[in-house]
Formats: sequence, structure tokens, C-alpha cells
Amino acid sequence: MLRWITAGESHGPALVAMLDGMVAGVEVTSDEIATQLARRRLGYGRGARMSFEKDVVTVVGGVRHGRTMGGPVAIEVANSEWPKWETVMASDPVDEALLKDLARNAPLTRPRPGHADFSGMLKYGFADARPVLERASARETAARVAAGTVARNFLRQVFGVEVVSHVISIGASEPYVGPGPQAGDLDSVDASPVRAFDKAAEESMIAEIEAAKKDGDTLGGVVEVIIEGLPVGLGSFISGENRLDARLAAALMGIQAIKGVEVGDGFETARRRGSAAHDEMKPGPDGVLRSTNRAGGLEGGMTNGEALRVRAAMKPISTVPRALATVDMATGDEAVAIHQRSDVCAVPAAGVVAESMVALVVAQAALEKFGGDSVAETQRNVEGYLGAVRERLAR
Ligand SMILES: Cc1cc2nc3c(=O)[nH]c(=O)nc-3n(C[C@H](O)[C@H](O)[C@H](O)COP(=O)(O)O)c2cc1C
Ligand SMILES: C=C(O[C@@H]1CC(C(=O)O)=C[C@@H](OP(=O)(O)O)[C@H]1O)C(=O)O
Repeated sequence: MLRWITAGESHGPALVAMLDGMVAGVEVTSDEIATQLARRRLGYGRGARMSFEKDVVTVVGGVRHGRTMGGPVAIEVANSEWPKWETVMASDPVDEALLKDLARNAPLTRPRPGHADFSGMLKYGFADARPVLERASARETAARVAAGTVARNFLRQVFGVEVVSHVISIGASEPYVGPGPQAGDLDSVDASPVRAFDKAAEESMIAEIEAAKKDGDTLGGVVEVIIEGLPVGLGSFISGENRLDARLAAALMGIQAIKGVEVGDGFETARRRGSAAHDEMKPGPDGVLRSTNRAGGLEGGMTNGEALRVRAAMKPISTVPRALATVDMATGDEAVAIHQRSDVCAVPAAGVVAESMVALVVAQAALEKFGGDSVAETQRNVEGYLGAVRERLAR
């Protein structure tokens, strides 16, 4: 089974991603991983840290001469800012006197409503929120994007598909309605400062960010991930945990600050009558045709051959410049929450992270269905299956 795990802290020396169970022969280079990481750093509304910090990629294991070898893939994403943090975040014990004089090491005792600080301090017994926020921070998503690069390359090689995403809305901006981007549109989406597919939607999102920034406030929003061209039958209806929709929802909700997931038309479908909710079928020259895709390419927990379409809703950034009321955990007194710097909005970046999570989950489901130890073997298995499906649908 394809599995992944990350390690590392926001201000540590590096993040590390491990991807286990990937077949041999997936083409991937450190430049490609760096390109995906650079996409994650973009977006109007990101804070100062994005401009001065650099992600430095090293593929530590599992890849030789640009191809996976079948063993676990280990990727290090080093943090160019580490020298500033090497005492505060040292893994070995540090002289207490040295730490006491470091402003950067001052205990963080005023938890931010909406962040992991409060529950994390109580759960792990910390007087200082530092160890909580270091791991809760969405810097960790850089490691997921690194692992996701291998998954998206696998999907490209095996099925010829691309994973794309775009931002539907930011804050109260008018949500984008219309056909989403296709594989060839990703560069133009990335060229938009808010990763919007549509100019009018882009202007409305930028206006929202500027207004929030002026007011010392922060924003969330909605992103959509799309994959066109997946075969029918990835995932299963057999049990809850096999359902691809459930697995995608869990993976998307596992991204920091994601609070809602929709499959296809999701909540809108709940408001429709059955006759206007489902995607009717008719015979076509090469199989079955559908005139709509309200289901987002998933029925019964399986792909149905239509475009996979899932959305994720991100809550506003919880480090609000116009700081929120909190309680000082050191004294029990009223206080204002920690704020040094923050993103006003990280929705465009969350779209890139969501692409990576979708790529990983779909690659996992594909390997479950088709297996193999090499790309060539997986491809042969895919061809055999698709041939049988074509035969079954031939009239
Ligand atoms: C790409 C990205 C960037 C983020 N940047 C910030 C940030 O600068 N400041 C902040 O307080 N939260 C930021 N967050 C959100 C926090 O990580 C999140 O609110 C926190 O982990 C608690 O969210 P949870 O309740 O979903 O776990 C960001 C999230 C993502 C996905
Ligand atoms: C570093 C990244 O995002 C960080 C995610 C984050 C959070 O609380 O989630 C808080 C911010 O960190 P800091 O408070 O140190 O500025 C973001 O910059 C990144 O995405 O690479």
C-alpha cells in the first residue's frame, strides 16, 4: 500500500517526506519537486516569510538517475532560515543561560484562537506554545507537496492525466461558477496572483484581500481540484474506508485550516431534487455518455470515468494582525493573542497542497487496483483492464 509520512518543524533545519510503496520507474527530479514547492509559496496575501525563506530540495533515497527504484522515496526540504533558529530549535540540549537572552526564544503563552496552541499546550503539557506551533504550522505542507510530486508524475505516466486546481473564492468574493480548468490551463491559473481561472473572479478576490489587509484581518476561501481522464473503478463501495470520496475528504481535511470538503456539487446537490441531482446516461459511440458531472466523477465511492472534482474550504488564518482576545496561560489573565507576522490569506497555496493530497490518494487507489512493481507492469495491468471495459461497453 502506498503510504506517506512527514517529519520536521516550521523553523527546524528541514522537513522530510517519506513515500513508501511507489513502483519503480516513476520519473522525478529534484528540479521538478522544487518547481512544485515554488508553486506552493506563491499567492497574493502571503506573508513576508515566503519571500525570504527558501526550500532547498535533496532527494535522499529511492531515486536513481531520475527514476524511482521501488524502495521508499525520502525527500528533504531544507529551510534556508535555519541559521537564525539553530539555537532555539536545536535538537541537542542548549545552555539555559544562552536561551534566556534570546528574544526569539521568549515563551509564547498567549494562544491564538483558531490555532493549535491552546489544546496542544494542555494536551502535551507545555508551558510554551513553541513546540505546538512548530509542528502544527502549515510549513509542513511543503513536505506533502514534495511527496505529492512523485504521485502526480506516477499518475501522468500511467494514465496520462494531470492534477489541476484553482481558487473558487476568497473571503466573501463572488464564487467562480463555470467550467473549471483543464490540464493545459494550469500555467495560466498559476500566473494569476490568486490562482483564479477567471479574470472577474480574480479581481473580486484581490479586492477582498486588500480590504482585509487594510483592516488588519485575515481570510479563508474555497479551492477546487480536478483530474480528467481517470479510469472507471478506482476506490470501492465495499466499505467506508475503501470509498475514494471518504479517503479524499480525510486527506483534504488533514490539511491545516481545511474545514469543509465537497465532492462534485456537494452541498448544492443536497438542495436539488433527484431528477436534477444525478448525471443521466445515454449510449455513445465508445461507451456511456453523460451530459452533466454533478457527482464530481465519483459514484458509490468509485471513479465513474468522468472528471474527478473535489473542493476544500479553508478557514481564515488564525494569526490575526488585529489580535484576538485570549487568556495568558502563564498568569490566567485576559490578553491578546500572539502576533508577529502572518499570511493574510494562503488559499492559493492551499490549492497546490490540495492537488498533492489528491494525487497521493488517487495514486494509492490506482496501485491498489492495478498493483505492479514497475510503471511498465502497472501500465500493462491498466491496459488489460481498460481493454475488458471497452469490450464490455462495445455495442
Ligand atoms: C498554506 C497554508 C499557510 C498557512 N499560513 C498560516 C499563517 O501564516 N498563520 C497562521 O496562523 N496560520 C496559517 N495557516 C493555518 C494554520 O496552519 C491552521 O490554522 C492551524 O494549523 C490550525 O488549523 P486547524 O484547526 O485546521 O488544525 C496556514 C495554512 C495553510 C494551509
Ligand atoms: C512557513 C510557511 O507557512 C507558515 C505557516 C504558519 C502556520 O501557522 O500554519 C505560520 C506562518 O509561519 P510564521 O508564523 O513563522 O511566519 C507561515 O509562514 C510555509 O507555508 O512555508
